[in-house]
Amino acid sequence: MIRYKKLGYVVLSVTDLNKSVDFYENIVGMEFVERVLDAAYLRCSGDHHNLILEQGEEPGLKRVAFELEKADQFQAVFDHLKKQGVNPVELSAEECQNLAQGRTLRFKDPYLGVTYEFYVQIMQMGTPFVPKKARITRLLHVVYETNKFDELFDFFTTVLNFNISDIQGRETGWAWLRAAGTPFHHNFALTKGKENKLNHLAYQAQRVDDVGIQVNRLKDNNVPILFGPGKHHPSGSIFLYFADPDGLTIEYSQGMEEFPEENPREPRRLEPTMHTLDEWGGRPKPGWGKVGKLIKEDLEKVNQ
Ligand SMILES: CC(C)c1ccc(C(=O)O)c(O)c1O
Ligand SMILES: [Fe+2]
Repeated sequence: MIRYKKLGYVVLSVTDLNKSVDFYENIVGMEFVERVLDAAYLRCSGDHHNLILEQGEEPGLKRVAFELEKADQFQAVFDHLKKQGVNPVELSAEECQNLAQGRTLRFKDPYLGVTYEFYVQIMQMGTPFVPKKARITRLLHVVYETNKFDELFDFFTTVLNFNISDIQGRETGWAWLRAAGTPFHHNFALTKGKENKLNHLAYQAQRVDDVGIQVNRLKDNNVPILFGPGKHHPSGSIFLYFADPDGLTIEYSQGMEEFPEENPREPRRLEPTMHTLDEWGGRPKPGWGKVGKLIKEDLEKVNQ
């Protein structure tokens, strides 16, 4: 069974790379690491990168990457995915080196065609990540809106070994999932919708103060606040959503429930009301979760 260390990084396509680098450094609070051609690498931990921004035609999500729990698990995970029929491709040593990662594989989910990457041994930087004014401590979760909710739910829970933390509703579906071996309430969530798209990405804020500080920083910099501050019932976190320069929705989340490895609580079936999403009674603005194409990468081009 696949076991994970963490949600490691995502690759976003952005329409103005310089503007987005400035935003993710100075508004989100990440550290710029390096720029290679049309891609910029940023981090919010000791890892070489936790975000890659690529210059593109339209804003969206290109890849979601998880670090496996142990390096010696890599081959067994590769074989498992192959057996499950998802056709993993292992990156060449040169490509792994370019990414500052150890062995790395990619595959697409069979329903939306999004690329996932599983890797081991990402380079640890020589200097610690030093958070900026409002402190973020990690990339926390990725959320999709999808009309393939049931299929993706099954794929993640059976083939990829994600645990269910909570489920909301039936017709209006929400599912919050955590990769086996990781403690946080969710590093991946799904909502039923008409379209298939990115809903949002979330970063963990260290303290409640950091959420409050961020409210003022967003106002001072004319960044649209899309929802919050508020309190999510499922994970118990304090949240704040705002728009990046392309309109992609970014969340600050503080105080999320953590599950123990032994005897975790059962998943709950939560009431499908707005109160479940925000205990403080807030409502999202119309731009919330609206921008973010799921961009299909060509895995044939890998290693060429
Ligand atoms: C409203 C959204 C999708 C939502 C709901 C609940 C949580 C949580 O419990 O942490 C989230 O992170 C969300 O983004
Ligand atoms: Fe979230």
